[in-house]
Amino acid sequence: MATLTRNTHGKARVRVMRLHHDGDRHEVRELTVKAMVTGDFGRSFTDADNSTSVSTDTIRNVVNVVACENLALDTEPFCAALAERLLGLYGQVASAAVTAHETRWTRMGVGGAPHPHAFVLDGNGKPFAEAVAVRDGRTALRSGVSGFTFLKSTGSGWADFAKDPYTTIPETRDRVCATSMEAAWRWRSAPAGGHAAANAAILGAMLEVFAGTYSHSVQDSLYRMATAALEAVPEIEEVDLACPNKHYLLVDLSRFGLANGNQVFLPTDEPHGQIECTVARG
Ligand SMILES: O=c1[nH]c(=O)c2[nH]c(=O)[nH]c2[nH]1
Repeated sequence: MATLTRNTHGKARVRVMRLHHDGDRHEVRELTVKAMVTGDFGRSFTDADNSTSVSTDTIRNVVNVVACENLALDTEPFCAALAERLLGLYGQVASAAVTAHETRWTRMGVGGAPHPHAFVLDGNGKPFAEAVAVRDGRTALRSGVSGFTFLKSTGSGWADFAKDPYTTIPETRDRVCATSMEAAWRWRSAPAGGHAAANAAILGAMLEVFAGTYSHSVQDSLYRMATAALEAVPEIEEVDLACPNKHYLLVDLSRFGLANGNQVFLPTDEPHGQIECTVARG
Protein backbone atom coordinates (compact mmCIF):
# COMPACT_ATOMS: atom_id res chain seq x y z
CA MET A 1 0.00 0.00 0.00
CA ALA A 2 1.32 3.47 -0.90
CA THR A 3 -0.14 6.97 -0.66
CA LEU A 4 0.35 9.88 -3.02
CA THR A 5 1.20 12.69 -0.59
CA ARG A 6 2.03 15.52 -3.01
CA ASN A 7 1.63 16.16 -6.68
CA THR A 8 1.95 19.03 -9.10
CA HIS A 9 2.42 19.43 -12.82
CA GLY A 10 3.01 22.21 -15.30
CA LYS A 11 5.49 23.55 -17.83
CA ALA A 12 9.05 24.57 -16.98
CA ARG A 13 11.59 26.57 -18.92
CA VAL A 14 8.98 28.29 -21.04
CA ARG A 15 10.99 31.02 -22.71
CA VAL A 16 9.10 34.10 -23.77
CA MET A 17 10.09 37.63 -24.70
CA ARG A 18 7.59 40.46 -24.53
CA LEU A 19 8.28 43.44 -26.79
CA HIS A 20 6.37 46.56 -25.83
CA HIS A 21 6.20 49.36 -28.44
CA ASP A 22 5.97 52.78 -26.84
CA GLY A 23 6.07 54.76 -30.08
CA ASP A 24 9.59 54.30 -31.41
CA ARG A 25 10.87 53.39 -27.95
CA HIS A 26 10.82 49.67 -27.31
CA GLU A 27 10.94 47.75 -24.03
CA VAL A 28 12.06 44.10 -24.10
CA ARG A 29 11.31 41.71 -21.27
CA GLU A 30 12.72 38.20 -21.61
CA LEU A 31 11.63 35.54 -19.12
CA THR A 32 12.06 31.84 -18.48
CA VAL A 33 8.84 30.73 -16.83
CA LYS A 34 7.83 27.76 -14.71
CA ALA A 35 4.05 27.45 -14.30
CA MET A 36 2.74 24.67 -12.06
CA VAL A 37 -0.74 23.70 -10.90
CA THR A 38 -2.02 21.65 -7.98
CA GLY A 39 -5.54 20.39 -7.41
CA ASP A 40 -7.71 17.50 -8.45
CA PHE A 41 -5.06 15.63 -10.42
CA GLY A 42 -4.22 12.74 -8.11
CA ARG A 43 -5.96 10.10 -10.22
CA SER A 44 -3.62 10.74 -13.16
CA PHE A 45 -0.80 9.52 -10.87
CA THR A 46 -2.64 6.70 -9.12
CA ASP A 47 -5.30 5.43 -11.55
CA ALA A 48 -4.10 6.36 -15.05
CA ASP A 49 -7.09 8.72 -15.19
CA ASN A 50 -6.16 11.89 -17.12
CA SER A 51 -9.71 13.20 -17.33
CA THR A 52 -9.11 16.22 -15.07
CA SER A 53 -5.54 16.92 -16.19
CA VAL A 54 -4.68 20.18 -17.88
CA SER A 55 -2.03 19.38 -20.49
CA THR A 56 1.32 20.99 -19.83
CA ASP A 57 1.25 21.93 -23.51
CA THR A 58 -1.91 23.95 -22.81
CA ILE A 59 -0.21 25.63 -19.84
CA ARG A 60 2.59 26.73 -22.20
CA ASN A 61 -0.03 28.24 -24.50
CA VAL A 62 -1.60 30.12 -21.58
CA VAL A 63 1.83 31.58 -20.72
CA ASN A 64 2.11 33.00 -24.23
CA VAL A 65 -1.46 34.32 -24.28
CA VAL A 66 -1.03 36.09 -20.92
CA ALA A 67 2.30 37.48 -22.20
CA CYS A 68 0.60 38.91 -25.28
CA GLU A 69 -2.14 40.48 -23.17
CA ASN A 70 0.32 42.00 -20.66
CA LEU A 71 3.23 43.35 -22.67
CA ALA A 72 4.16 46.16 -20.31
CA LEU A 73 3.84 44.46 -16.91
CA ASP A 74 6.83 44.06 -14.59
CA THR A 75 7.77 40.44 -13.87
CA GLU A 76 5.90 40.35 -10.52
CA PRO A 77 2.46 41.44 -11.75
CA PHE A 78 2.97 39.30 -14.86
CA CYS A 79 3.55 36.20 -12.70
CA ALA A 80 0.51 37.10 -10.59
CA ALA A 81 -1.65 37.59 -13.72
CA LEU A 82 -0.56 34.22 -15.09
CA ALA A 83 -1.12 32.35 -11.82
CA GLU A 84 -4.54 33.96 -11.40
CA ARG A 85 -5.46 33.16 -15.03
CA LEU A 86 -4.65 29.48 -14.52
CA LEU A 87 -6.79 29.47 -11.39
CA GLY A 88 -9.62 31.23 -13.23
CA LEU A 89 -9.56 28.96 -16.27
CA TYR A 90 -9.67 25.59 -14.51
CA GLY A 91 -12.03 24.74 -11.68
CA GLN A 92 -10.02 21.67 -10.78
CA VAL A 93 -6.93 23.82 -10.00
CA ALA A 94 -6.59 24.63 -6.28
CA SER A 95 -3.40 26.65 -6.58
CA ALA A 96 -1.07 27.87 -9.31
CA ALA A 97 2.58 28.69 -8.76
CA VAL A 98 4.50 30.72 -11.32
CA THR A 99 8.21 31.48 -11.19
CA ALA A 100 9.94 33.61 -13.82
CA HIS A 101 13.66 34.28 -14.16
CA GLU A 102 14.59 37.33 -16.18
CA THR A 103 17.27 37.56 -18.84
CA ARG A 104 17.97 41.21 -18.42
CA TRP A 105 18.55 43.41 -21.47
CA THR A 106 19.68 46.93 -20.58
CA ARG A 107 19.29 49.78 -23.02
CA MET A 108 22.36 50.55 -25.13
CA GLY A 109 23.90 54.00 -24.89
CA VAL A 110 24.88 55.20 -28.38
CA GLY A 111 26.61 58.55 -28.87
CA GLY A 112 25.82 59.39 -25.25
CA ALA A 113 22.05 58.83 -25.70
CA PRO A 114 19.85 55.87 -24.74
CA HIS A 115 19.03 53.92 -27.90
CA PRO A 116 15.31 53.34 -28.58
CA HIS A 117 15.57 49.69 -29.61
CA ALA A 118 19.12 48.34 -29.00
CA PHE A 119 20.13 46.52 -25.82
CA VAL A 120 23.08 44.77 -24.17
CA LEU A 121 22.84 41.66 -22.02
CA ASP A 122 23.29 42.32 -18.30
CA GLY A 123 24.96 39.07 -17.32
CA ASN A 124 25.29 39.64 -13.57
CA GLY A 125 22.60 37.59 -11.87
CA LYS A 126 19.09 36.66 -12.89
CA PRO A 127 16.26 38.57 -11.22
CA PHE A 128 13.25 36.37 -10.54
CA ALA A 129 9.69 36.63 -9.28
CA GLU A 130 7.35 34.01 -7.89
CA ALA A 131 3.55 34.18 -7.54
CA VAL A 132 1.31 31.63 -5.82
CA ALA A 133 -2.42 32.07 -6.44
CA VAL A 134 -4.95 30.23 -4.30
CA ARG A 135 -8.76 30.25 -4.20
CA ASP A 136 -10.27 32.74 -1.76
CA GLY A 137 -6.92 34.22 -0.79
CA ARG A 138 -4.36 36.86 -1.70
CA THR A 139 -1.78 35.95 -4.35
CA ALA A 140 1.56 35.61 -2.54
CA LEU A 141 4.51 37.31 -4.24
CA ARG A 142 8.26 36.97 -3.81
CA SER A 143 11.09 38.54 -5.77
CA GLY A 144 14.80 38.07 -5.76
CA VAL A 145 17.98 37.62 -7.66
CA SER A 146 19.96 34.48 -8.36
CA GLY A 147 23.73 34.45 -8.83
CA PHE A 148 24.32 38.18 -8.27
CA THR A 149 28.10 38.39 -7.98
CA PHE A 150 30.17 41.06 -6.23
CA LEU A 151 33.50 41.48 -4.45
CA LYS A 152 35.43 43.87 -2.27
CA SER A 153 39.20 43.84 -2.07
CA THR A 154 39.51 45.01 1.56
CA GLY A 155 37.30 46.01 4.48
CA SER A 156 36.55 42.43 5.49
CA GLY A 157 37.93 40.03 8.08
CA TRP A 158 37.46 36.76 9.94
CA ALA A 159 38.86 36.81 13.48
CA ASP A 160 38.05 35.90 17.10
CA PHE A 161 36.33 32.70 15.97
CA ALA A 162 36.14 29.47 18.00
CA LYS A 163 39.45 27.53 17.97
CA ASP A 164 39.90 23.78 18.39
CA PRO A 165 42.56 21.18 17.47
CA TYR A 166 41.25 21.05 13.90
CA THR A 167 41.43 24.81 13.30
CA THR A 168 44.15 25.83 10.83
CA ILE A 169 42.80 29.05 9.29
CA PRO A 170 44.70 32.15 10.47
CA GLU A 171 42.84 35.20 11.68
CA THR A 172 42.66 38.12 9.28
CA ARG A 173 41.31 41.66 9.39
CA ASP A 174 42.04 42.35 5.74
CA ARG A 175 40.92 39.94 3.06
CA VAL A 176 39.10 39.77 -0.26
CA CYS A 177 35.39 39.08 0.17
CA ALA A 178 33.45 37.78 -2.84
CA THR A 179 30.12 36.09 -3.32
CA SER A 180 27.48 35.05 -5.80
CA MET A 181 24.31 35.86 -3.89
CA GLU A 182 20.94 34.12 -3.90
CA ALA A 183 18.48 36.62 -2.46
CA ALA A 184 14.70 36.63 -2.15
CA TRP A 185 12.22 38.93 -0.46
CA ARG A 186 8.52 38.51 0.30
CA TRP A 187 6.03 41.31 -0.51
CA ARG A 188 3.31 42.30 1.92
CA SER A 189 1.90 44.89 -0.50
CA ALA A 190 2.70 46.33 -3.92
CA PRO A 191 5.42 49.01 -3.81
CA ALA A 192 4.26 52.52 -4.68
CA GLY A 193 6.72 53.08 -7.53
CA GLY A 194 6.47 49.59 -9.03
CA HIS A 195 8.39 46.38 -8.39
CA ALA A 196 11.32 47.10 -10.72
CA ALA A 197 12.25 50.34 -8.92
CA ALA A 198 11.77 48.74 -5.48
CA ASN A 199 13.95 45.76 -6.45
CA ALA A 200 16.68 48.16 -7.56
CA ALA A 201 16.39 50.04 -4.25
CA ILE A 202 16.69 46.77 -2.30
CA LEU A 203 19.83 45.70 -4.15
CA GLY A 204 21.24 49.23 -3.89
CA ALA A 205 20.71 49.27 -0.11
CA MET A 206 22.38 45.88 0.28
CA LEU A 207 25.39 46.82 -1.85
CA GLU A 208 25.82 50.09 0.04
CA VAL A 209 26.20 48.14 3.29
CA PHE A 210 28.51 45.59 1.67
CA ALA A 211 30.80 48.20 0.11
CA GLY A 212 30.62 50.90 2.75
CA THR A 213 31.04 49.12 6.08
CA TYR A 214 33.66 46.82 7.62
CA SER A 215 32.59 43.17 7.53
CA HIS A 216 33.42 41.05 10.59
CA SER A 217 32.18 37.98 8.68
CA VAL A 218 29.87 37.11 5.81
CA GLN A 219 27.31 36.44 8.56
CA ASP A 220 27.70 40.01 9.88
CA SER A 221 27.37 41.51 6.40
CA LEU A 222 24.34 39.45 5.41
CA TYR A 223 22.35 40.36 8.52
CA ARG A 224 23.07 44.06 8.08
CA MET A 225 22.41 43.92 4.30
CA ALA A 226 19.01 42.28 4.87
CA THR A 227 18.20 44.83 7.59
CA ALA A 228 19.04 47.68 5.18
CA ALA A 229 16.78 46.12 2.52
CA LEU A 230 13.87 45.99 5.00
CA GLU A 231 14.51 49.64 5.91
CA ALA A 232 14.76 50.73 2.26
CA VAL A 233 11.47 49.22 1.08
CA PRO A 234 8.59 49.08 3.59
CA GLU A 235 6.48 46.84 1.33
CA ILE A 236 8.69 43.77 1.90
CA GLU A 237 8.38 41.74 5.07
CA GLU A 238 11.18 39.17 4.96
CA VAL A 239 14.53 38.71 3.24
CA ASP A 240 16.28 35.38 2.54
CA LEU A 241 19.98 35.49 1.72
CA ALA A 242 22.29 32.62 0.79
CA CYS A 243 25.88 33.43 -0.07
CA PRO A 244 28.91 31.34 -0.91
CA ASN A 245 32.12 32.75 0.53
CA LYS A 246 34.17 32.55 -2.66
CA HIS A 247 37.66 32.30 -1.21
CA TYR A 248 40.56 34.22 -2.75
CA LEU A 249 43.61 32.41 -1.39
CA LEU A 250 46.83 34.32 -0.81
CA VAL A 251 49.57 32.82 -3.00
CA ASP A 252 52.79 31.95 -1.11
CA LEU A 253 55.63 33.66 -3.01
CA SER A 254 58.21 33.44 -0.19
CA ARG A 255 60.24 30.80 -2.07
CA PHE A 256 60.84 33.44 -4.75
CA GLY A 257 61.95 35.97 -2.18
CA LEU A 258 58.75 37.98 -2.70
CA ALA A 259 56.47 39.31 -0.02
CA ASN A 260 52.77 38.99 -0.83
CA GLY A 261 51.10 41.87 0.94
CA ASN A 262 47.53 41.00 -0.06
CA GLN A 263 48.30 41.44 -3.75
CA VAL A 264 48.32 38.07 -5.53
CA PHE A 265 45.50 35.56 -4.99
CA LEU A 266 44.20 32.26 -6.31
CA PRO A 267 40.49 32.75 -7.05
CA THR A 268 38.50 29.64 -6.08
CA ASP A 269 34.88 28.49 -6.35
CA GLU A 270 35.14 25.17 -4.52
CA PRO A 271 35.00 24.35 -1.76
CA HIS A 272 33.30 27.48 -0.50
CA GLY A 273 31.84 28.59 2.79
CA GLN A 274 28.05 28.79 2.62
CA ILE A 275 26.30 31.35 4.79
CA GLU A 276 22.51 31.70 4.84
CA CYS A 277 19.96 33.67 6.84
CA THR A 278 16.38 34.90 6.86
CA VAL A 279 15.67 38.32 8.37
CA ALA A 280 12.12 39.49 9.10
CA ARG A 281 10.61 42.64 10.59
CA GLY A 282 10.13 42.96 14.33
O1 LIG B 1 33.00 35.18 6.90
C1 LIG B 1 33.35 34.04 7.25
N1 LIG B 1 32.46 33.27 7.96
C2 LIG B 1 32.78 31.99 8.37
O2 LIG B 1 31.96 31.30 9.02
C3 LIG B 1 34.05 31.51 8.03
N2 LIG B 1 34.68 30.33 8.23
C4 LIG B 1 35.89 30.41 7.65
O3 LIG B 1 36.73 29.47 7.61
N3 LIG B 1 36.07 31.63 7.07
C5 LIG B 1 34.94 32.33 7.29
N4 LIG B 1 34.56 33.58 6.90
